[in-house]
Amino acid sequence: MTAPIAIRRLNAADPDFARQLDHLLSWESVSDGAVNQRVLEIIDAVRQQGDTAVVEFTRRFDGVEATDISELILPRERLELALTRISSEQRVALEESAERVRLYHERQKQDSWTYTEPDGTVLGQQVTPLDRAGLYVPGGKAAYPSSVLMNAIPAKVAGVAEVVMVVPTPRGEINELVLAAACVAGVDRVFTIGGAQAVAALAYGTASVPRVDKIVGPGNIYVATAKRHVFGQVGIDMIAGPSEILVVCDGQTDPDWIAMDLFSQAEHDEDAQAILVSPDAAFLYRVAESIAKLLPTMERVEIIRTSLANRGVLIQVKDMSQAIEVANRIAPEHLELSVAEPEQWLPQIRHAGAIFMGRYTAEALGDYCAGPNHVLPTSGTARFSSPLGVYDFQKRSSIIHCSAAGASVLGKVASVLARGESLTAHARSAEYRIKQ
Ligand SMILES: NC(=O)c1ccc[n+]([C@@H]2O[C@H](COP(=O)([O-])OP(=O)(O)OC[C@H]3O[C@@H](n4cnc5c(N)ncnc54)[C@H](O)[C@@H]3O)[C@@H](O)[C@H]2O)c1
Ligand SMILES: N[C@H](CO)Cc1c[nH]c[nH+]1
Ligand SMILES: [Zn+2]
Repeated sequence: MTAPIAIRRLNAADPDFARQLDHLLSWESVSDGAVNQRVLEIIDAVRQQGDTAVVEFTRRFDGVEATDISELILPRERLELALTRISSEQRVALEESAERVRLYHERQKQDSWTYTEPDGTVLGQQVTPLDRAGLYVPGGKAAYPSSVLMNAIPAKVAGVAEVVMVVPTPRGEINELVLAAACVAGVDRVFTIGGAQAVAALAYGTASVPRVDKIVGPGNIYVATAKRHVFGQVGIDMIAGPSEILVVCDGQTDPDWIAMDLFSQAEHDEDAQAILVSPDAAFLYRVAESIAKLLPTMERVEIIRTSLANRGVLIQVKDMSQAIEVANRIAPEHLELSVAEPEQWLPQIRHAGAIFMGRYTAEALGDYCAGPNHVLPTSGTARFSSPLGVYDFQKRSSIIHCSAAGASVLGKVASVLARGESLTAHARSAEYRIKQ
């Protein structure tokens, strides 16, 4: 007999609604002093002792019996072997997902551009891929082959020359589907290491782990804290927190579908957040009943229960406009518009990592195979950031090619501004190019 589930209810008409909602949304990502201290110690040890520290932390935190870093390196041939070890059904699904993700991301590729001014001066931007990217694939509580595809494919589409993946293998248990996904996505090298030690190794390099230019991919609090600390030494994509889903429903979708959509993100993590917003009070009750009915049937029942009890909420609003207002305020990672005409509301959505339109578009389809990336901004950061994409693996250099006539015109402007800043060398350098 499993314990009943208590899921919070809020009403947007309540004068205290904003304060209660803010309290529920707050998630202190990397502010834990003890975690911070431990991560700093791990990073320092990896910088000082390189591979030796990486092996030691992998033994300690992942329970892997390795004595040398060579035991934690998987060559490309091992990835190819994994592809032969999975079922043909799994292989077909991986390949189909990879193809859809690739097609979607091809459209994000930015090209170099230039334009020529009347005096012959050429201005533009040269877009180049990163030389080497590091992919963090989480592996502590669950294995994520889909995250391998979502991280590696945009890097390859951008033209990154070398893609290095790290993934922890608790107790040395290798997940063949993860390695097969790495093979399909074109990952070049895999290290079976995780946590802050893997992030530090990628950021600073060791004798065996190559230093990368950017580290991407989600992870737990140790990974997120480490990424924050190494930022500047390397680029990072974002600090991803626990998964989130916000469903806005007009009350006409099957309540079992909505309950399962909420479970789909709650099952990731005890800290994951699942929220339902509806103007239909009776519907919120029906979903609560579905939750109670379906929860005992779930494999990850305890994780879902904890997530829903601590951070889940059913919110009653006055109408659909208010539902959209609440969604914008939350700026969720995933927003499901489970309503009759989602296009009608789309222009009003200002902040969301990904928007799932209509009753048939379960968020889970986006997690695995629709095409868009599943690495998305969390914890309200969709207010200012975007899904992981090809653009995260490309950078831009400005191009300036002055004609003699152009340099003469610009030289006069630069000279005046440089002398205004008392930077005489700048002024004289520009003035040399002025035609007398
Ligand atoms: N946003 C996304 O796209 C996305 C996708 C998949 C997973 N996720 C999230 O990523 C997270 C994955 O977390 P996870 O724990 O399963 O895997 P993880 O790989 O992020 O973390 C495992 C590592 O944490 C380190 N660690 C664990 N306990 C430690 C301790 N006490 N001290 C020092 N280091 C320690 C270990 O080195 C271990 O290798 C979850 O929160 C999940 O929701 C997000
Ligand atoms: N929903 C996760 C991102 O928040 C991604 C994922 C991977 N596997 C299943 N789901
Ligand atoms: Zn998911």
